[in-house]
Formats: sequence, C-alpha cells, structure tokens
Amino acid sequence: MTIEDRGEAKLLTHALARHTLTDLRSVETEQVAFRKGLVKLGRICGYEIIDGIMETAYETVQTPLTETTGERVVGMDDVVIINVLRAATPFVEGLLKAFPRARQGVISASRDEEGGMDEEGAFDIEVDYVKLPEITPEDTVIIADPMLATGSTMATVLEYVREMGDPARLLVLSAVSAPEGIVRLDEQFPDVDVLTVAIDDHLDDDGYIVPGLGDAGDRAFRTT
Ligand SMILES: O=P(O)(O)OC[C@H]1O[C@H](OP(=O)(O)OP(=O)(O)O)[C@H](O)[C@@H]1O
Ligand SMILES: O=c1cc[nH]c(=O)[nH]1
Ligand SMILES: [Mg+2]
Repeated sequence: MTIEDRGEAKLLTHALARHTLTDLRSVETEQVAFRKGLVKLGRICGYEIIDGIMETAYETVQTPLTETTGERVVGMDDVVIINVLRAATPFVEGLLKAFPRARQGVISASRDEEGGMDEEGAFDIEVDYVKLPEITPEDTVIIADPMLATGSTMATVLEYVREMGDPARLLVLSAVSAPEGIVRLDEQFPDVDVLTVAIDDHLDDDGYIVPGLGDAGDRAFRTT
C-alpha cells in the first residue's frame, strides 16, 4: 500500500504519482501535456484508493479448467465522484478509468479572487451550478479537485455534499494541498479523509500554493 498517514491528511506516495506531479509542476509543461498529466494522475489516484482504502472479498470462480478462489473489490458499484468545476474535469476523467461505473456529481464552485482573502485566510466562493446524486450509506464518495489551497472551495462543496446523505466514506482527493487548506477541513469536517499527492509549503499573498503548479484551471483550459 502506498498511502501514508500524515495526521490531518493521507499522502498518496506511489512513485508514478510523484513523477506525474513533477511533470505538472514544471512551467515547461504546456496545455495538452498538462491536461493529460491530470488525467493520468487521476487514474493513478483511483487505483491507489482502491488498493489502500477499499476492501476486497474472496469468492469462488470457475475457470475453464477448475474452480478456484478469486478476489474482488467490494463496493465498486457504490462509488460517487464529484467534479468541482472546472480544474477537476481532467482529473475526474482519469478517476473514472479506475471507477468506470461511478455515479457522478458536478458542482461549479470558484474563488472570488478579486475580493482577495479575508482576515481568516478564506475566499468568498461563487457557486453557479449544483447537480449532485443522492448519497446512500453504502457509498464511497470522492470529491476531486486538483488544488486544495485555503480550503474555502472544498469547505463550501462539502456543505452541499453533506445535504445529499451520509456515505460510508467521504474522501477529498487533491493533487497538491497547502497546510492551510488541510487544517481548515480538519477543523470544519473532522470525519472527512483528505487524500493528496503532495503537501506543499505555504500559500502566497494571493492564495496560491507555493511551490504548487500555478493555476490548474488556467493551465488545463489555456485561459489566464
Ligand atoms: O482551496 P481554495 O483556496 O478554495 O482554492 C482551490 C480552488 O481553486 C481552484 O479553482 P478556481 O477557483 O481557480 O476555479 P477554476 O477551476 O475554474 O480555475 C482549484 O481548482 C480549487 O477549486
Ligand atoms: O495554487 C493554486 C491555488 C488555487 N487554485 C489553483 O489552481 N492553484
Ligand atoms: Mg483557477
């Protein structure tokens, strides 16, 4: 298993995840490679969640030659993936390769960057569109967003997701997290598991993660 417990967050430490994140961090990585990198990272993270978080059960299987014992992942049909528009879109595309039958939710939530951070280090969050499935007690819910910076976006998204039901597991999945965002979620949602490939150093005065990878949405969608 390549998930390491870091207290308020769990690190996905697969070597290929770290390798792919390094490509994403590089300023040399242009739009297409950046988008493909997010898809690849989503797929690796999905496999890591299956390997490190989900359970398996033995079952009897008949091969062409004989009966033997096989093993299956439990709960693959009870997975909900939530796409936080817009930067999560390629990340979710990768996750869906690991969870092809996931039910999906979409929420458009973005930071009011012109307003800046308040004295508590939070942004106002604009929510424009919400379409979330009902959540059942069997579900594993994965809220995907490549960046967890101040945690303002994810805290807002979690309020909406909570209204849809109480799942077996509620996971926040990011590629890069800042300590500030991890602490905010731990204080407000102590029962939520934060999974991330990297915990970076700090936020700059504009709320960007340092060293980070820049603005994930802008790099994936070629906007400024
Ligand atoms: O933890 P926070 O401080 O809230 O920052 C993280 C959010 O910022 C980015 O989205 P952004 O608001 O830039 O929207 P975009 O995906 O449309 O670019 C990112 O994808 C997160 O949703
Ligand atoms: O560093 C950051 C912070 C928020 N959103 C991003 O895309 N990057
Ligand atoms: Mg953005």
